[in-house]
Amino acid sequence: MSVNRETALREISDIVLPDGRTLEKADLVRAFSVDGDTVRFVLEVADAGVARALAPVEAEAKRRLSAMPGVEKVQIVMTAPAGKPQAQPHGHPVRSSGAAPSLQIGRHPTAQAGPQPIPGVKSIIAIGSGKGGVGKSTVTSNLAVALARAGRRVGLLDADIYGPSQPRMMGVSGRPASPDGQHIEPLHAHGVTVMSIGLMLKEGEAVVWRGPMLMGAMQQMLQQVNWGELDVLLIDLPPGTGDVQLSLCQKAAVDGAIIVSTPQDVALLDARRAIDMFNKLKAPVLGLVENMSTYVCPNCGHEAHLFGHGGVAAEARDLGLPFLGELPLELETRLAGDSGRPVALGSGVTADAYARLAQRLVDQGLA
Ligand SMILES: Nc1ncnc2c1ncn2[C@@H]1O[C@H](COP(=O)(O)OP(=O)(O)OP(=O)(O)O)[C@@H](O)[C@H]1O
Repeated sequence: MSVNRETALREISDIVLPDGRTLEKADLVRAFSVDGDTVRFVLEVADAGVARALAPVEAEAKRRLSAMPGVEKVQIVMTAPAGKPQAQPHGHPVRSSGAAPSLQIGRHPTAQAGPQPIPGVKSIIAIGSGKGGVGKSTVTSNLAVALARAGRRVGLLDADIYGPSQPRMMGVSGRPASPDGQHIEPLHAHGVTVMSIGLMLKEGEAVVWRGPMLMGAMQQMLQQVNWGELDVLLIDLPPGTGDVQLSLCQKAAVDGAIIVSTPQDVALLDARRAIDMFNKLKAPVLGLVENMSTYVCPNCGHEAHLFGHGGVAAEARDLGLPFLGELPLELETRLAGDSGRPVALGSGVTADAYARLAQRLVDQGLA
């Protein structure tokens, strides 16, 4: 049986460097992988001098990993990063000053011992769905705005790598600055601190990352964005049960997940899978939201249920989860989303529904 990647990573995390920091603290391990009986990783060092000084660390890592059951081969490569970082007097690499801000999103993840809180962020809530197009991003942007209106300090991370829609829905554009090449300055709209992976990509650029690159990108969005002091960070996930969800729950201490679904059977079936995934990842499911539940004809007032009605409430009952509320299907919500001014900024039935949802999270101490 092959060794578990996290266990192997933990095994070397407390090796002490010549400067007194641990390997984990120094954040030098890149592309750590377990492939059958082989463990591989890169030790990223500043220059040849540092590489020589770290030879005993490399040897100790090799010794510890080789001693683990299931490990036959250990391959460690030392590399210096591109961009010629200079050594500070105490030996830590720094970026050369005056260099253009060039933080690239998408890289291999760095070593990390389990899910971490984000400094300054009190609560992290993921918004997920099983099926695409059910309104998860719409609910996230409106909930963010409703929470901000309730006086909370709110962040919104658009982690929908395959279809980032928050820049449009929140009305933000432009590439966020990274003055030090290490951290990203998020944008601000409607009282919400916003960051989207879409803002870091060139327009029309498709993301073709696989697991490790996605994990690295998620880690960067969580830890290298200057989120500041927040009561809650909402994370808009891609639909489904894939690498981004897995990365998020492995990298960040998620306080809870909200599942958005339409009442349609097929959407509910996928929602069940999403709930099962969050259960397996040990992220508490806070409840279900029914989106697109009723449609009231603006001309005659007739109420129709295009995707069915009440299915999500029934599903929540069956699963013993809270039903957090229902949101109508209406033109105003779509137009507001397209114009970058979420409908929850205004007044009316839908804005009230979002205000209630926001208040519920506040009352539960989650936002
Ligand atoms: N309650 C609603 N009433 C009217 N239109 C809505 C409603 N909810 C969402 N929409 C519209 O449906 C479309 C899909 O919504 P959205 O992008 O929020 O879904 P999603 O689940 O995040 O999709 P994706 O799978 O792309 O992540 C958008 O055009 C949005 O404006």
